Amino acid sequence: MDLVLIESLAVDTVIGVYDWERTITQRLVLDLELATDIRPAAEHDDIARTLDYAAISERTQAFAAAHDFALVETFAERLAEALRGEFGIAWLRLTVRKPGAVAAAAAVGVRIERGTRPGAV
Ligand SMILES: Nc1nc2c(c(=O)[nH]1)N=C([C@H](O)[C@@H](O)CO)CN2
Repeated sequence: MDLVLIESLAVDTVIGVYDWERTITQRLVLDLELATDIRPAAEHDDIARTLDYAAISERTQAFAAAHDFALVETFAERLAEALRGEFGIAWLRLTVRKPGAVAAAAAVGVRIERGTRPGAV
């Protein structure tokens, strides 16, 4: 299985369960692993035959700016659903980190996998 990668993508959004968090924008840091077969794109040297990491990054930042969830779980689930639908992604792994949310931790967050891994039985 081939992967297109987006690592440490910074996005700004309203996120959090506490009252003070509903009035500010905070940064989340995302890692995405997106399953695709890269061979057609490589064979034809054609961006149209692969997952465009620039377009997906831009869409992810726009999604973050447009939403104000309480939980990082909801952010992850809804973003995964949107990206899979819009870009036809068969399988993805998404890590959402919220740096600074727990002072003693470098970051906290969630990791989800959605869809069917190509080649899985
Ligand atoms: N599993 C989760 N735990 C917590 C979340 C969350 O989104 N998922 N959020 C918070 C607060 O918003 C926290 O990030 C504020 O510092 C607490 N726990």
